[in-house]
Amino acid sequence: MSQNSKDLEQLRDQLDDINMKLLSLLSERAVIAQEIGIVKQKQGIPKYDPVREREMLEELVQHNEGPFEDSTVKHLFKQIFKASLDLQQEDHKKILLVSRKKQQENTIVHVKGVEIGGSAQVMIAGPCSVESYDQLKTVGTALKDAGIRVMRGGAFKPRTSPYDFQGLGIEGLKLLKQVADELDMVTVSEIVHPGHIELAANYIDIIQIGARNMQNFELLKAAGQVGVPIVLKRGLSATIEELILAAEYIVAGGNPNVILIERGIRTYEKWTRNTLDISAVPILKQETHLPVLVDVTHSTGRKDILVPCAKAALAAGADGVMVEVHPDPATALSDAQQQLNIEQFHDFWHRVKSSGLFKEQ
Ligand SMILES: O=C(O)C(=O)C[C@]1(C(=O)O)C=C[C@@H](O)C=C1
Repeated sequence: MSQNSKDLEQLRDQLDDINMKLLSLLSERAVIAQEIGIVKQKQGIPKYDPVREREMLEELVQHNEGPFEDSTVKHLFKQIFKASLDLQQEDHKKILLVSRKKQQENTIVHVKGVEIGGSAQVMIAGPCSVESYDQLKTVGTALKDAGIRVMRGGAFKPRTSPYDFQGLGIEGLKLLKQVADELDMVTVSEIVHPGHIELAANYIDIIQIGARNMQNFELLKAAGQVGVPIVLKRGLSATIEELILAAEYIVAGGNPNVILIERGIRTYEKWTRNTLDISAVPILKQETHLPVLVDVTHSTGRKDILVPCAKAALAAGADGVMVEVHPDPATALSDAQQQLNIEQFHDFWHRVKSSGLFKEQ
């Protein structure tokens, strides 16, 4: 072995030693940063502290004797601060009740013999709005005959325009209960006011918190205190993290039965009403233990692509699909354009089932 390569080896050995020392010091530092993170969490202080970071950088630069440039020292330590911050936030994420890290196994919501989030998938169908007993009974009977037990129907309708049909309110919930009792079905309906949550639990089996109310924190807190499952729709412009944190409000409030729904987000695309974010499905399944559904009607706003979108949702791991069905969509008081009539629904349901992607109860 030449003298040169011997030197190289020795020098590399020295670096290996230093690497180990640096690693040990970095790990020691990381543990302290984690402890700081816990203290900050308890005191409600933001994790990121740019002032503290600047002070540390100034001190380091003052003591820098080279050969690294000040800018290089700053850059290296900024990376360390960033990694520490990530660790603090990661620790916080770990303690989310809805997180997969907190609970490995899937949450399965049981309602009147229907399982949501279990080994089978669920189809939820029904009109956008509850309009009359006859309308509900007609749809309910068709769904029941098709083997579907979960029916949706809006009674409180948060509409963009104050002049649009606002729903039948409590009267609509009563109609849902009447038809559900007659047909032995499970009902889903949206509630928009925290004061209505408890009352709604007397009439419907699953309370929906709609996209426009996903971050209505008082509503989420009220939903946490009721013994009825909640389906929580992703907000129009909500990130996946915001949806997860909204669900956390409900679970932290004491209600573990939360179902998430991807219903499309607002983008620049105009050929669909919203953009179906199919990637949200596997991400939500990975990050949380909650059931995840896809509302194909609201995400697309068009009837001609419901089958491929439902298939995509199921293939991506969704626990079910939600779709709007009305006996006579042309006369519907809301969403007339996008609801399927019963014949179209049968065709949709047949094509989804025969794709082999839908695992039945
Ligand atoms: O000193 C703190 O407050 C910390 O949270 C520790 C620490 C660091 O790693 O030094 C991490 C993140 C903050 O932005 C500032 C500093």
